[in-house]
Amino acid sequence: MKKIPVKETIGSVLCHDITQIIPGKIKDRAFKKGHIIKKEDIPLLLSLGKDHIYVWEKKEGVLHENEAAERLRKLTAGAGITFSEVKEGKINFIAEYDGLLKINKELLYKLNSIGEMILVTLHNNYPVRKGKKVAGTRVIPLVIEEEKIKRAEEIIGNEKIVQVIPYKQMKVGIVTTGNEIYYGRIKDAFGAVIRKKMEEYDCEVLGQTILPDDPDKIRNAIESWIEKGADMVVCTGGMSVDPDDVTPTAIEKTGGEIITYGSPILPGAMFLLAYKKDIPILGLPGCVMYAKRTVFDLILPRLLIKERLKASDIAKYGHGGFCMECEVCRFPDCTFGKGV
Ligand SMILES: Nc1nc2c(c(=O)[nH]1)N[C@H]1C(S)=C(S)[C@@H](COP(=O)(O)OP(=O)(O)OC[C@H]3O[C@@H](n4cnc5c(N)ncnc54)[C@H](O)[C@@H]3O)O[C@H]1N2
Ligand code: MOO
Repeated sequence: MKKIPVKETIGSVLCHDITQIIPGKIKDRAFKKGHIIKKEDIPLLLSLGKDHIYVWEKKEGVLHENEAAERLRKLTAGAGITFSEVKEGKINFIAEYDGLLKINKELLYKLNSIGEMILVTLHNNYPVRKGKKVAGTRVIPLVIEEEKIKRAEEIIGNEKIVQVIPYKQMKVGIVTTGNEIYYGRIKDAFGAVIRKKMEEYDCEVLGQTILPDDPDKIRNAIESWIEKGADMVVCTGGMSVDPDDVTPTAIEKTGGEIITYGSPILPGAMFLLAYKKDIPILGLPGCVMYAKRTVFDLILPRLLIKERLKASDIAKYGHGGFCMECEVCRFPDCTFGKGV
């Protein structure tokens, strides 16, 4: 690459794109990398403030920004990602389908510590829709030593940093508990909320059992949904500390492995997660019925990609697990649950 006065560039090959910006009107590429400069281009180049131009001299061991960006794309993007065209050393990563965004945060940090190249992402565990821009990579200088890209390739190896995992369309059984609902003192309001949230993910609700606060009946109902083919059982009510709150006891009685009772998420403190073999059994606290977004919205997409959650996965939610309760909810485009 060498710098020459614009008037002497006729016939030379541009080594980078040149952008024209007219505030409020245009931000676009006026000249493309690789363009051979013609006499009639000179006035526009001068009007864009280019008195001198870098023209391309290909050198061994040095990569143009676009070539380097392509290498980074191949290195870091995993399943479920499509791409924008490479432009000015930059490529956007776009979700190919609805799914859960997974970011390898450790490798992301290592890559960005090398210098002269960046990969920037949305948060790990972001539920994304098809077409959502999820990340961007860019090479900072116009040309970069190939050695730096090779270093990135060594560090990352065959791991990927950004991927979108598709949801499994699960069958769900609901067990709603509470004497007040069972005996018709009040009308059930929980079932409709769960159905709506399951619909967001194209899951099928097999049915809903409404029961009094009786641990044996609740346990039987959970087991019965599993026998009928449920991939997940969702229990509502009786999750707190009153004498009539027996749902956690009932879930324990199924012999399932209790991962957590309690979560550092507000709303959602009284949440319970257990697994019977690989079938998640959830105990949802009352807040899921009335709050716009809760623990359920954070955990459900992870269960729908068949992630086996551990107590430590839940414990990490403390950082960022505090809902701002905005008047107009924009979840998932907010900070709720993004600290993990
Ligand atoms: N001493 C403490 N009390 C409570 C705590 C606590 O930590 N210490 N946590 C609070 C939190 S946080 C929540 S959330 C609730 C959890 O409530 P439960 O899941 O046990 O819900 P219930 O007690 O069964 O009911 C609460 C409320 O909601 C009505 N309800 C329940 N299910 C339905 C339904 N299917 N349809 C309509 N309405 C329903 C119920 O009648 C009650 O009014 O605990 C706090 N307490
Ligand atoms: O579990 Mo409560 O739901 O924190 O609101």
